[in-house]
Parts: sequence; structure tokens; C-alpha cells
Amino acid sequence: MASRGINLHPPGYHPSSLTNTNFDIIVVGAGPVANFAEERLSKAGLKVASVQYELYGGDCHYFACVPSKALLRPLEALDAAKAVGGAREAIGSNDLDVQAIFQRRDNIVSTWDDEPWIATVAKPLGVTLVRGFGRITGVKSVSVQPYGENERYNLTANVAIIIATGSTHNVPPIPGIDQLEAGKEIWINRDATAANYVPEHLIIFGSGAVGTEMATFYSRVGGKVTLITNGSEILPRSEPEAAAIVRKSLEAHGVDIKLSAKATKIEKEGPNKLTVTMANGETIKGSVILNAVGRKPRTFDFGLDTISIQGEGAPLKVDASMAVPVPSTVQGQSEAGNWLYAVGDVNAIGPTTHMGVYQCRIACNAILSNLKKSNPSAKITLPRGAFITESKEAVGGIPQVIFTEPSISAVGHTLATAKAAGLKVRAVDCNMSAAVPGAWLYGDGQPGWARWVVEEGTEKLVGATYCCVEASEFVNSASVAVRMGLPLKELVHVVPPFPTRGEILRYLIDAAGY
Ligand SMILES: Cc1cc2nc3c(=O)[nH]c(=O)nc-3n(C[C@H](O)[C@H](O)[C@H](O)COP(=O)(O)OP(=O)(O)OC[C@H]3O[C@@H](n4cnc5c(N)ncnc54)[C@H](O)[C@@H]3O)c2cc1C
Ligand SMILES: NC(=O)c1ccc[n+]([C@@H]2O[C@H](COP(=O)([O-])OP(=O)(O)OC[C@H]3O[C@@H](n4cnc5c(N)ncnc54)[C@H](O)[C@@H]3O)[C@@H](O)[C@H]2O)c1
Repeated sequence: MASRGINLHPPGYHPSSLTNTNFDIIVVGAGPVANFAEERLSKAGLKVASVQYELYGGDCHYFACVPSKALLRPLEALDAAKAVGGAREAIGSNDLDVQAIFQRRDNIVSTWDDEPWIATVAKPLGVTLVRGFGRITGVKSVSVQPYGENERYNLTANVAIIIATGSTHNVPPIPGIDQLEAGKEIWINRDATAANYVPEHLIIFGSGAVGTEMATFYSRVGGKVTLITNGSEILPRSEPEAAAIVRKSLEAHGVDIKLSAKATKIEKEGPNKLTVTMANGETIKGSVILNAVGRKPRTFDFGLDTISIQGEGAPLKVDASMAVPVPSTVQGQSEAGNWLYAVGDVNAIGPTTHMGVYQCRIACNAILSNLKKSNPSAKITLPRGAFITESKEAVGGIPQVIFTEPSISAVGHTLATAKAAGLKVRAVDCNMSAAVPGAWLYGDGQPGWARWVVEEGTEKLVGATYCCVEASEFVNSASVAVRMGLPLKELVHVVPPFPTRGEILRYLIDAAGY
């Protein structure tokens, strides 16, 4: 991150400054998921240490969810105003001010200074921040190695260790990729979300959430964008009809999308003069490549072998309480029971912030309940919901919003995943723009498509996808229905007010024949 002068390892919070190295809880990694644990467990009365290698707040806060949505929100706001006569005239022909967008994003991430976040989260909670790379060194013990130093400092936990080290980007094995200058010629999510300029021609590998969201932003602020994906459609985990709407919108904004494509070689003719050769012989000349082909958990060089856990670099396997089963051979009788937990991207179960936080709530409940059971006189305050110590598997896919234009929100099964899971289902589709008065009052020419996946026989809702402007606002009610296994005969009695876009529910009920 040198190109923007971002210091990932600011000074302070050095382990040598600790007067006591024994804590009740040690959380390794301090992203949004860990921050939740810090709050819940310290409020319950436990002494918590937070071991963080880079900026306190994690990738989500500085290089992923937060800055990417900060970049995308102005596009949505401008489009919303332009879709409404009266507001449209106030804007005239004015377009996005990209420098102002970058400035707003910089403010939102406190220009990558983590002191404000430390002052908001860690300090008021009394959490001890320890800056450095954490490794497991044995049962209930962690070493911390400050950045750029060799010495390791040992910390011990009385109750539990929570691993929340997140994930990092994959690198596709394309010849020539290692010759590119990191941060200037080859970007990862950190560069794309922290950039303060628009590349002349951005070539994106991968059309998942990162690739499509960044294609949306950079194409709208004056960049030429090519999106290369090995899939037959973009956004392979979404309903293909919704993905196709987003693809057409990207194409309408000038993005050149190569489906079922494979880059076989990258050559450099000079600084930021890159040529990508495709398997079909086509060549694409660009200035920057964004690598967005998925992520892997950060379990490398993590000391898991010290507790006989195999699979360095792989997702950590957890049980329903988010506990990592530690072989009984490594823990003495006195240490029997769960003490190691893994939450968030590091277990790869649902690599999004909200799923990580959900998992963390369960893990904290399990830690607190087990502690109270094993030591009834422990001076802790159990939250009311501490008895909820087991997570429930997502029905089909996890709830997620892809912040493209239009955006896609979804929960549960797609038609394809439901069929692959052996469910007998039918799709109920609705064209929102044509049907729902709330949609045409909201703005002119609003795209909108929705699908419910309904199980035949039980008539339960097992999946829902919405593709429209601000689709994010629709998914939560569908999440409740899918989670609770609500049948359509009950959903008939859920009445969305007129004239809201939320009335899509009523029109889907109609389309389902109810
Ligand atoms: C561009 C982009 C946009 C995204 N947008 C969204 C979105 O809109 N909504 C959403 O829900 N999800 C989004 N995600 C996914 C989301 O960022 C992750 O699911 C989330 O960050 C996971 O949180 P976490 O706390 O598990 O890990 P992280 O946020 O990755 O934090 C983990 C921290 O642990 C630290 N660490 C790692 N190893 C060690 C170690 N050994 N010792 C000490 N510290 C260590 C790292 O420095 C890191 O800061 C996005 C991802 C990307 C890449
Ligand atoms: N709004 C959100 O919730 C949000 C936003 C961004 C990222 N995320 C999360 O971050 C994670 C990473 O996202 P991502 O988009 O990097 O990964 P992803 O796994 O979602 O998508 C990767 C894409 O790369 C393609 N691909 C793989 N190898 C390729 C190759 N060699 N050449 C071309 N294409 C290739 C795949 O077909 C797929 O389209 C995901 O878990 C995602 O859910 C979430």
C-alpha cells in the first residue's frame, strides 16, 4: 500500500509494553467479526486481548466492504435522483465528481488511520490491543511477533482463543502475472478500494462480487473496463436471470465482458502497458489488472501443528458452536473441553461480514455458557441469549447483497441449487418494474426482477432473489421467511403497505397462484 502511503503496521501497542500477558480471552485478528467478540465478551466481564497484525478493524473496514460501498453509493444516489423528474432537472447534465467520491471514501475509512476505530471500539471496552502477527503455540497460548521484528512474545488465555484472521486473495496461475508491479500494474481488492485515480484500462480477472462491483465503479467514473471470467455468466452464485440483467447494465456502461474465457499469458511492454493473451488467441491491451478470483483463509504459518491440527492454509473446520475440535492427545485432562474457536472468513462457511458476526455471537454464547457451567461462581454477566450456543446451517445460500447497478440481494436457494439439493421446487418470477406501483413511483425506467423458489408439496419459500435498484432493502423479510420455513399460505397474511416497492411480496404471492 506504499503507493498511497498507507501504513499497514502503525507503531504502538507493542507486546513488550504489556505488564500482564495472561487474559481470559485472546482474539487473533481484529476485523469486524473479532470486534463483535471483543464487545460481547468484555461486556460480560472477561479480560480480552486483541492480537492484530495490520490495521485494527480488518480488511472489511479499510479494504473491502466499507470503502467499496463508499465508492459505489454516490453512483446509486445520482441515478436515483436522475430517475425522478423534478430532481433530474436540478442535476442537469452534471456527472459524478470522482475526486469528491475518493475524498468521501477517504473520510469514511479515516484515511487508513486506525486510531479512531481503536478509540471507538477497543479503548471504551477495556480491550488490550497487541500489535503483531499471532500464532498458536500450544493449548491456550499464542505468540505475537511485531512487524519487522524477530522476537515473539507469549500470551496465555484462561478461557478461550478465538481465531478471526479472515482471508486473503487468490492468485490465478497465469504466466507473466508475477512480473507485474504490485499495486501499480496488478491490483488486489486493497488497491481497487483504496485507489485515488481511475486506470485508463482496467482488466478484471473474475466476475464474482469483487469483480462486478469494481467493474461497476470504475466503468462509471471514466475508466475503460474489461471483465474476464471463466464462467458462462457473471456472478455464478446468483440466479442467472439476475446476473444477466447486471451484465447487460455493465455492458451498457461500456464494460467489455468476456464469458467462458481464459487468460493464458500476460506480457509487459512498458510500465502499465500490458497485453493479456486469451486462450482463443485474442489479445487485450490494458494498463492495470485487478485480480478478483476469490479468496483463501488466512491460516498460513499459524502454528496449528503445535496442537496437531493439519491443513495449513485451509479453512478451519468448526462444529455448530464454532469450536475447532482439538485432538485429545494434545490437551491434558485439565484442558478438556472447547477452548479454540474460529469465526468469519477463516472458516469459509459464509465469507461475508454478517455471517461472521452471526457465527461470533454463537461462539461467544458457547464460551460464556461453558464457563458458567464449569465454574458457577465465575463473575460474569451472561447475555439473555447466551443459551443459544449452536448455529443453524443456512438454507441453501447465505443472505447476500451484490452492490452492482442494479444490485442483487438473495437468500436461500437459487432454482439450480435447490434442484441440485434434490428439492422438488418451482420458480415464481415477477417483473417488478411493470407490476409494482411503488417501483414506477420510485423512478422512471427502473429495472426490477424477482424470483421466489417454492418447494412443491410443502409450499414453503426456500429461496428468494431480488434484482433492482437498492435490492438490499428486500432481502431481510425474505430471510425471515426462508429461515422460519414459512409456507405461502402464511405469507399471504403479510401485508406490505401501498405504494412501496416492498409490495413485490404481494405480486409474488399473486404470481404463485395465491
Ligand atoms: C472488495 C470486497 C468487498 C466486500 N464487500 C462486502 C460486503 O459488502 N458485505 C459483506 O458482508 N462482505 C463483504 N466482503 C467480505 C468481507 O470483507 C469479509 O467477509 C470480512 O472482512 C470478514 O471479516 P473477518 O473479521 O473474518 O476478517 P478480516 O476483515 O479480513 O479481518 C481479519 C484481520 O486479521 C488480521 N490477521 C490475519 N492473520 C493474522 C495473524 N496471524 N495475527 C494477527 N492478525 C492477523 C488481518 O490483518 C485482518 O485485518 C467484501 C470483500 C471484499 C474483498
Ligand atoms: N457485497 C458482498 O457481499 C461482497 C462483495 C465483495 C466480496 N465479497 C466476498 O468476498 C469473497 C471474494 O470475492 P471474489 O469476487 O474475489 O470471489 P468469488 O469466489 O465470489 O468469485 C470469483 C470469480 O472468479 C472467477 N474465476 C476464478 N478463476 C478465474 C480465472 N483464472 N480467470 C477468470 N476468472 C476466474 C470465478 O468464476 C468467479 O466468477 C467472496 O466470498 C464474496 O462473497 C462479498
